[in-house]
Amino acid sequence: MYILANAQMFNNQGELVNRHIWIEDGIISRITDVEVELPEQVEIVDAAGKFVSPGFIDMHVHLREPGFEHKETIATGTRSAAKGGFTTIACMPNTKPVIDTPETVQFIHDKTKSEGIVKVLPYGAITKNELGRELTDFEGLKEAGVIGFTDDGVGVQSAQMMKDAMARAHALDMPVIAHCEDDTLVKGAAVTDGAFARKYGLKGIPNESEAIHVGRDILLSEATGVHYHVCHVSTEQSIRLIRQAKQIGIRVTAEVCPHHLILSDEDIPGLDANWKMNPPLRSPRDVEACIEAIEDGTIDILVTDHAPHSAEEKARGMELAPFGIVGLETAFPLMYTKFVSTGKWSLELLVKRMTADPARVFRLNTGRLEEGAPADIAVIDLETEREVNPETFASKGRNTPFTDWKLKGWPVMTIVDGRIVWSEQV
Ligand SMILES: NC(=O)N[C@@H](CC(=O)O)C(=O)O
Ligand SMILES: [Zn+2]
Ligand SMILES: [Zn+2]
Repeated sequence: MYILANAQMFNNQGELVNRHIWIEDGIISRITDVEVELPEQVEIVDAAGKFVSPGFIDMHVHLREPGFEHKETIATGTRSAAKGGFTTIACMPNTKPVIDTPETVQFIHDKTKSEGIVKVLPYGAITKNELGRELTDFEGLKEAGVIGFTDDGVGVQSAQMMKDAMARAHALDMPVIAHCEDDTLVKGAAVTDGAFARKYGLKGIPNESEAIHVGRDILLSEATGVHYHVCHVSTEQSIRLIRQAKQIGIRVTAEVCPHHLILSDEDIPGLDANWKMNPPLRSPRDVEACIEAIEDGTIDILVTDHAPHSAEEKARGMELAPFGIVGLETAFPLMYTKFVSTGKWSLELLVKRMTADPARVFRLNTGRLEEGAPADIAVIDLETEREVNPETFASKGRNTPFTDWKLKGWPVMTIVDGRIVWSEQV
């Protein structure tokens, strides 16, 4: 048992208050006023001057294990998460083998137990090997402990396949999580159809390639009743469809990444693959629509889509390099610096979209600082400004467009089930 003392935290009324947080057997056992004198025997971890948040939750992470250990492992990916203040992450099944059998789910659980330092929730694939041909064993995967079904990395091209998947997921009371991309509209493009593509004479991925799937899947969700969650939303058209679907009571939720809220294709400095991800950076208009959507709750949660690749792979150039950027270690500082310290958002809104909202959407028993809740906690220094230096990342991935950005809001300590799994000093 110990006390995280003098924590600046939000109470249930949304006010920033100073409290002592008592942690016992992995649980927040008491939250007391700082006026109350501390007992002498008990260990004190002083959080004075720091903001204390529920540990962040990232529902979209690529841990790359099994099969792509040169990009990331459960050991390095969970350390990267802890360094970013994340205490729970959900991992995508586009590994080798794909997470499409109970055995591979068990492998993730075992590895997390032996080498991981934060909570890892695996998704199972919708189709075998993510090939879009045959559904996986949803019952078996659920039994093994997946939290939902997704073929992230590729879109499910067949509407019938998606409808069957949704019907089966619904029968099991499980969500379907979709990477929305129509392959007949994107073939071979690396960037969005827009200013950057025109300047460099590149083919472009049009907004419709995402929004067509969003529209289709909303209709299929309405028909089947399933909880449908849209991955990494990037276009104003998708947002329009999601907003309308929510208004008429269809069970749709959605996520957005920091890079789609902060960067547009006009910011891409040149043919540098650290600016290449899927979906691609869109127009400033799309960025504005994404910002508005997460402000008004049309988009429910913030995720990183942490997608590490090796330097060698990223050096192949804009057209040949794989899609994806890392995100776990910069997400909160980026969002805090760009949206909260500028006065555009309240700190409460940002924290909610990274904690209570993902917990609500995916029914997780975490994401809140309350007596009786698991002690999953992030301690944050909101004052110190530091530059992003990929060489210091715990992730194996260095692929970020945010190198040298000056940011505030760096995590200094991360606690999972009461255990201090990472702190700046160690
Ligand atoms: N987002 C990406 O650019 N890449 C992801 C795949 C995905 O999330 O669709 C990856 O696995 O590398
Ligand atoms: Zn995806
Ligand atoms: Zn992804």
